[in-house]
Amino acid sequence: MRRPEDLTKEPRMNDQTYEIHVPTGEPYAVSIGRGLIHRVGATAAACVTGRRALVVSDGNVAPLWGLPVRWSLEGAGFEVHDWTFPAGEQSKSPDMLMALIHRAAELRLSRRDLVVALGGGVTGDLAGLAAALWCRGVACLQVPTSLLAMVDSSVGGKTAVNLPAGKNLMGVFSQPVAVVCDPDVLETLPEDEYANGWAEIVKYGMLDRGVAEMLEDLPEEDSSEYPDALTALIARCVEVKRDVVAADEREGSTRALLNLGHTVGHAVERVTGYGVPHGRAVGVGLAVLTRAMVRTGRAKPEVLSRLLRLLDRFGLSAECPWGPDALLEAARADKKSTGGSVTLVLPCGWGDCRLESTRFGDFRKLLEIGIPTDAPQSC
Ligand SMILES: NC(=O)c1ccc[n+]([C@@H]2O[C@H](COP(=O)([O-])OP(=O)(O)OC[C@H]3O[C@@H](n4cnc5c(N)ncnc54)[C@H](O)[C@@H]3O)[C@@H](O)[C@H]2O)c1
Ligand SMILES: O=C(O)C(=O)C[C@@H](O)[C@H](O)[C@H](O)COP(=O)(O)O
Ligand SMILES: [Zn+2]
Repeated sequence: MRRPEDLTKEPRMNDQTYEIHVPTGEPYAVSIGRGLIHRVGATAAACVTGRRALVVSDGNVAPLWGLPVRWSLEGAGFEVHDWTFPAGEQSKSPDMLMALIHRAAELRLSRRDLVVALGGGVTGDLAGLAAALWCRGVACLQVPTSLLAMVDSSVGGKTAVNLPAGKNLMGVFSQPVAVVCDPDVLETLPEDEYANGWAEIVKYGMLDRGVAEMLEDLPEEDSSEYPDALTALIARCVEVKRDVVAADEREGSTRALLNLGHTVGHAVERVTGYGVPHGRAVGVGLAVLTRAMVRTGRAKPEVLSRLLRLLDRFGLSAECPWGPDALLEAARADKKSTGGSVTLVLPCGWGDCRLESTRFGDFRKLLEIGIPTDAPQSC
């Protein structure tokens, strides 16, 4: 593994850069390419008229990637300030949100200035929400540093913090002004964290067969051995998300497909006090629901075996040691629960997932059927 100091000294540009246009109400571009971390300043300068930037990152990412981003912003004429918070899901809280808002107030950040979210999904969701609230909205540039944030959370404009009542309950839709994604930054991502990103990529594979095929075609080696294929895969996931978000920006209907695996996943996060991280929990959610679909005859056995192969390959567990009652109780807090029903995303096949409003009683039955008992990895 190359050290982050080496990466800061040696900008490595590559021809394989993807520019993906997201045609939301306020459109923006997602740039994906190796070496782009050194271009954050140029992108920022093109997005805002002010020249002050508040870089938000957690205590792991700031010492690794704060400097190259600062230098790039300063090179583009920005006065750079930063704000660092303790890493982890527990920081996606109203208290941390207020602490960040106070930092913006202390700096008197203006509406012409910029918030830069440099980090994983926690940073993106927290900084995105603070930027949307401060002065009724300042620009937010997303610079994702985890695989999960690159393929999913940095794009689409969902921002939120968690409440004791449930996950992501306080938030707004607010699109970033741009997303700059440099896969070389993953060189410092701890091995264990990749699985969270792979889980969301498997989700995109179930929604889009092209993603599934790219995932299966990846070489067996460590992902650092195939940076260009990984960059292409990130770009493909972003295109799939772009298409879903463009069709239904504020989740009136079909955007809920991106919640595949999430009703159970969020419940798993909740019952474990966020001890199981988001991506891994989504992996469990995918397995539980797909198993239930196969066991009720609504999907072919191959749909599950293909999923289990991928989960296993990318270090994700298909086991669910939590019972239906606990998960059902936690799922009642889900935003997609209304009255006695919850809207589920049902994986009928790869590339064939459907939204279905499901009574809690029927959801409980699906959980009973889908949670493995004696033979966790089998149909
Ligand atoms: N807004 C959305 O559309 C959306 C989509 C998916 C997930 N999410 C949210 O994203 C969060 C999960 O994101 P996550 O998995 O990135 O978690 P995270 O932000 O906590 O990052 C995971 C860990 O990796 C570290 N890290 C990140 N990049 C690094 C790097 N390059 N080098 C070294 N360490 C690095 C972080 O410090 C942290 O410890 C959840 O809160 C989830 O709800 C939001
Ligand atoms: O962007 C979306 O829409 C998603 O659903 C992406 C999910 O991966 C993500 O975890 C999202 O935050 C879940 O949204 P929520 O509305 O269920 O909180
Ligand atoms: Zn997710």
